[in-house]
Amino acid sequence: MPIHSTGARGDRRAARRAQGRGGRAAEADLSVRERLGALRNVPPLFRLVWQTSPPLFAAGLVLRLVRALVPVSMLYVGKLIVDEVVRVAGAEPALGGVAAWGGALEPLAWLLAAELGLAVLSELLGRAVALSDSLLGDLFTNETSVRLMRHAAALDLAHFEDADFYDHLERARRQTTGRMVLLGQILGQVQDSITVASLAVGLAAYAPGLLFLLVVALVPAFLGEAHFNAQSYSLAYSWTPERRELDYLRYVGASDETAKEVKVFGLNGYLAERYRELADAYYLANRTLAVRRASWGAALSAVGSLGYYGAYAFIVYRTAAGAFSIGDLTFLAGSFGRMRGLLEGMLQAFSTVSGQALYLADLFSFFEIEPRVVSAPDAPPVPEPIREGFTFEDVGFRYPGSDHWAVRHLSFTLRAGEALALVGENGAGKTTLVKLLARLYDPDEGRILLDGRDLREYDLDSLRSAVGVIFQDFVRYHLTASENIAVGRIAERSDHARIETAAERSLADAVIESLPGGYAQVLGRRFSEGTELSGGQWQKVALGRAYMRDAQLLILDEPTAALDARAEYEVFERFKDLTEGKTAVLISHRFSTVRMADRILVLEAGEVEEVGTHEELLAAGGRYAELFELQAQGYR
Ligand SMILES: Nc1ncnc2c1ncn2[C@@H]1O[C@H](COP(=O)(O)OP(=O)(O)OP(=O)(O)O)[C@@H](O)[C@H]1O
Repeated sequence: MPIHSTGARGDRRAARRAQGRGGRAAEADLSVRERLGALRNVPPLFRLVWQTSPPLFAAGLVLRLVRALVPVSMLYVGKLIVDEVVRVAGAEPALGGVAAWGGALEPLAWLLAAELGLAVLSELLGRAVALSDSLLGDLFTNETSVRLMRHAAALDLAHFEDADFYDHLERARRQTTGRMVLLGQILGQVQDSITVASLAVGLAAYAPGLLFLLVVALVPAFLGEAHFNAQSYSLAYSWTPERRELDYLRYVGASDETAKEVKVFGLNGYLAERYRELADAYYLANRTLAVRRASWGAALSAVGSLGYYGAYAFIVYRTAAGAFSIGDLTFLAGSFGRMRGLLEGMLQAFSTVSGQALYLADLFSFFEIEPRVVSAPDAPPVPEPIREGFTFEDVGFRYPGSDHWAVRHLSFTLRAGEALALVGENGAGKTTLVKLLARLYDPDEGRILLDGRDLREYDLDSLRSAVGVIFQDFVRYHLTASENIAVGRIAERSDHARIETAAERSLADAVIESLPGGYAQVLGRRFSEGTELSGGQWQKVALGRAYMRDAQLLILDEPTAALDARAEYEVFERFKDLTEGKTAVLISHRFSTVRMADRILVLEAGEVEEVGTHEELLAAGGRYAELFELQAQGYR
């Protein structure tokens, strides 16, 4: 049964787009001046491409310049050929006989050879330009993608939790490919304008007024193109969220990570239908614009043709009246024909370029997004060893865009060298507290001190290096087992002894040794040589990252949730080792884990409710005692 959601969701989407048109898309509904203003994005593009490969860029430019002069040369040689043919055909062959006749043909042979030479040269230059463009295009795509990844990585976690940011990232990502087409068009423009100038010099000598006529006749087509380019941009812009949703649906519908659940819940039909519904709506919006564009384009270019044929008729009549030679007629007709094609192409390309330059703004403005969580200039490194620990002073934090405090009025000290467990119900704020400790976010209220100094005053890289967090939703890298542990401290990825020791401590060694490829075994199912692990096996591997990291502050968010009872017991046998001389934070819902900690902090709705040792909290008979009792009952 098809599942349609044209009801509430469809309405919401329509409302969003309408709002988009009134708001964001209105930004995209630009005046000609603003559109031309977008051309300021072109020089930075040139700079980027030049930086990608100066030799290839220069080669493309020089080849185009040479190629630009070929058409006028060919037309001129063509005119000489016709004039020569007319002259030779009109000459009396009688006196000199065959030899003289042959001699008379010699200049013609040279001219023909020159024409052929030019044709071959043009072809060769064309291919060389295409080759240098395509090589440069590939390099440019690689280079920009790497830059995009680097920049995205430097941004705040908050950015990644914001849908508008994803829309922006998506638009920027789409700009990493295909921008060379734009560059090719711009360089093609340069080439064409040189050709046009060279033809114009020739034509101006014969009929300057006609040149003017040609240019004027093409203006309506140009304006039409410019208008529709802006409309296309508006459309693409206002549909970014839906296009992202399409990509997402395609991913959910066919990916190794979702296949299992999609199958057992029979979601395929639902996902495909939802995809189709959205894709059809986008198609329809695009089609309407494409049809309008094609109809207007046809009408407006007819005006251009009118101008051209007016000029052509004029030349034909002037030749018939004896003002031009037959050779002149060939040259002029050829030049006008060529000129018309070139001008039309140039005007269109110009409007495409200015249209494309709008898209470029998406790429450049993405690079302009600045992270907010940054190091102060000349920030000192984190002390080593940490002496006092971390002190939360009335810390409050709201996730961006949320008016609900995830944590508030948090005041406590995480003492250097202690293992502190965080306990609390779902949504109590445990993970948020950890994110603040690792400076993935900065508090909105209060401050966090490290050895008496605000965390924000320390060098960020040094802080991140001093902190190791294994999140509950740790990443299952579809890389080798060895790399999966090495990500804990990627700079040490070649230190196999360190990786093996880490694996041994987290109990991942037995898992890895049983794999066909051992440490070199690719994990996960995404690649053909990959092997999938069980949830607990993955967790052991992820835990290996904590040992690999060997950080001053170690944070484990639900480190044993997926482990069986024996593995959990063994992990905690070694836990003391792991945290020896270190500060540790442990989040867990299992009280067998929690009681390993030196102290326990109980969070409730983002605030500290109780702090103490296991025994103290049990004796206090508060929430901890209640939760502990609830869990203990389950085992009786
Ligand atoms: N990225 C986010 N954006 C907005 N709100 C969030 C985000 N992450 C968490 N929250 C909200 O912040 C509050 C605290 O969440 P947090 O993840 O810290 O809870 P937790 O104690 O770790 O829960 P759990 O035991 O379920 O892991 C919750 O109300 C949650 O809805």
